[in-house]
Amino acid sequence: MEFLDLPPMLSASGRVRLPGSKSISNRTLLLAALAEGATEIRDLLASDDVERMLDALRALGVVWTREGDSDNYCVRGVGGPFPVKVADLFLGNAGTAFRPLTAALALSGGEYRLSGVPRMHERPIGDLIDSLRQIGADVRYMGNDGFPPLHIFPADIRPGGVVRVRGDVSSQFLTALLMALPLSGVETTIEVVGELISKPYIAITLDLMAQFGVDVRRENWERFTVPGGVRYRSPGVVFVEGDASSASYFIAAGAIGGGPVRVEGVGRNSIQGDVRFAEAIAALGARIDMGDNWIEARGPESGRLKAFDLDLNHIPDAAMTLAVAALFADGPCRLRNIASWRVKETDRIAAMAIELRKVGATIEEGADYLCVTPPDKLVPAAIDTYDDHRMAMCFSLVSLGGCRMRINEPKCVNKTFPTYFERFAEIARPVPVVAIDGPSASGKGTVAARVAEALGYHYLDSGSLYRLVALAAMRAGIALDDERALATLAAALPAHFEAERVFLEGEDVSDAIRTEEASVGASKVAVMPAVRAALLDRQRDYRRAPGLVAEGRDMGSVVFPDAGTKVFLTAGVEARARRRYKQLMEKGMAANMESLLKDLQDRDARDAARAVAPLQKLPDAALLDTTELGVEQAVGFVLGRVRS
Ligand SMILES: Nc1ncnc2c1ncn2[C@@H]1O[C@H](COP(=O)(O)OP(=O)(O)OP(=O)(O)O)[C@@H](O)[C@H]1O
Ligand SMILES: Nc1ccn([C@H]2C[C@H](O)[C@@H](COP(=O)(O)O)O2)c(=O)n1
Repeated sequence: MEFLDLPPMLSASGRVRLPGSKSISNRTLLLAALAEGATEIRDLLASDDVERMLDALRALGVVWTREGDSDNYCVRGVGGPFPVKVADLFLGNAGTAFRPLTAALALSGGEYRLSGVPRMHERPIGDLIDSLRQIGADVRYMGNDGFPPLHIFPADIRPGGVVRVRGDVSSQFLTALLMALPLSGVETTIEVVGELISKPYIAITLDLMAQFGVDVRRENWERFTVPGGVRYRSPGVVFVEGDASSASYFIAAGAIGGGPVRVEGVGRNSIQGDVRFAEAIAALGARIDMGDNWIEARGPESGRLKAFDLDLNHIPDAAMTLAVAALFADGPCRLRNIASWRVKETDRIAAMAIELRKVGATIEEGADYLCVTPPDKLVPAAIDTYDDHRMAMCFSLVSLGGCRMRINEPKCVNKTFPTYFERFAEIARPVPVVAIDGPSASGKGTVAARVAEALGYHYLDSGSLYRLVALAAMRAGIALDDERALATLAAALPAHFEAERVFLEGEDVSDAIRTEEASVGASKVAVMPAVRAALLDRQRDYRRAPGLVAEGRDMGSVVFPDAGTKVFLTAGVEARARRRYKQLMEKGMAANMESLLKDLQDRDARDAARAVAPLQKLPDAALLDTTELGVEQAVGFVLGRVRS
């Protein structure tokens, strides 16, 4: 499985230029295709769902061109129903392509097959088909009744009068009918059955249809009359706004991570309902500023978001971002009227509940609501994404709570925002790590502890963990070549640190792990991949705000490869033997120069030669040879690197 590890983040600030709106992109493409004349589309979203629409339009005989590698396209409209009368279309999991194309094709007088990925075949479409059948369309189910794939046949369309459509499952059914009916040329009224959900998405549809010359008469959100004798006409140029749902992640990042984070491409002039996410998060205490084409978010004055109880029916997609923002609230939060989540890319209520529990939240889940009680402390977790782009993007925000996150199958963001994680990395600042690696007795521990003190950072002596495993194994009678048993021991090592003391099962073993026997043992267990793997997350958990200084052999290469400062600290082997001898003498421990020298040489060789995480100077690490240097000089060197 592919995954992406996000480090714990300290804060978020910066600017993000948003990708184009998916809803506007796919609606505009279809309207431009059906219109008379050519339409220049600027800033079209580059994503999987839009690709599916573009591919389908080409297969249906619509000519479009792209300006070089840009996001600007030109669509030559066909001025009515599609000219290609037989086609087999694969539409992936793109609801914004599947539903509107179904309606437009049902009125195009051809024979078409429409299919998608398995999840698309679980997403209901029966209400739309029922409405289309009311005007004579011949649409048949190829699998389960009420669901794609579909087979459309030429039919005797009888438009006019009143068509009824359910509005309480997906507003896309109404959008699909609205956009297709002008093809019939006859005035038709659509009556919505049940309470219409996601009204702002219908507002986008009506706005874009008006741009293409068709003004729909709306009576409340219950009746929509599409005029007769009208045809779509290209407005010439259409500018696609930035995606307001995608903006929600960055607005939330500013609110959780301090900010300011500014998104560019949507603002108070937006036609997208999801801009109202800004209002919702402002109600939680986030400080929001807005211009015509931008929104900026900062954390609340109080430092903590407020608990909320909100009806989120009007912003179903951006509401997912609030479910994750709830982790940072000062009490239990309730997200209401979100039943449509259950028929999206995945059952989002169920998926959210499962994944929020993984990070420590207490969840109550209902048919159309979710209650999130934030945990006292976030728990690092591997988040499953259910082939749902929004799950991946939402959970990246948990890292802003100083908690490392693994996002499984992160490429699902390609559906709407292929560069999401790159943009997120530009605004999120990881908890800084200073990684100091080097051979035994080179002075890493001494230097790292002083650097940590000077910076006010946490300190990790990773070698002590291998020493603890060796000591615990020797005490438990586990052979030092029994990799499985050693890894099991390492995974549940009953050890803890207090100031500079180390405890094993409550006993102070600070000196016991420093004996030459424990040192040799540590060097042997450290060769084993399973032992190293068992200690990996434990080491990463030391990365906490405001920062970490970590020392060992593989801090910069394996444990914290993204460390901002990497130093390889070394000294000649004789100098190191002398230092170790002096150190042991000062502690009143027995030592012999010759055997110390031999031990160091052997351990150097073992550490450097092992297959997993060998001791090595990385190209991105600064080399510091301390053979002729004092401790203060070495500390000064590292601090200089951190501050440079
Ligand atoms: N320039 C120097 N830099 C760091 N330590 C020095 C230096 N000169 C002498 N020392 C001394 O060397 C001794 C060994 O240092 P330390 O225990 O920090 O090494 P280490 O690399 O952490 O060893 P190990 O990996 O075995 O734990 C300490 O007593 C330290 O004071
Ligand atoms: N990141 C690390 C840290 C230590 N080791 C090994 C190397 C040593 O033989 C042993 C004890 O380390 P020390 O206390 O001397 O730093 O543990 C390692 O492989 N990787």
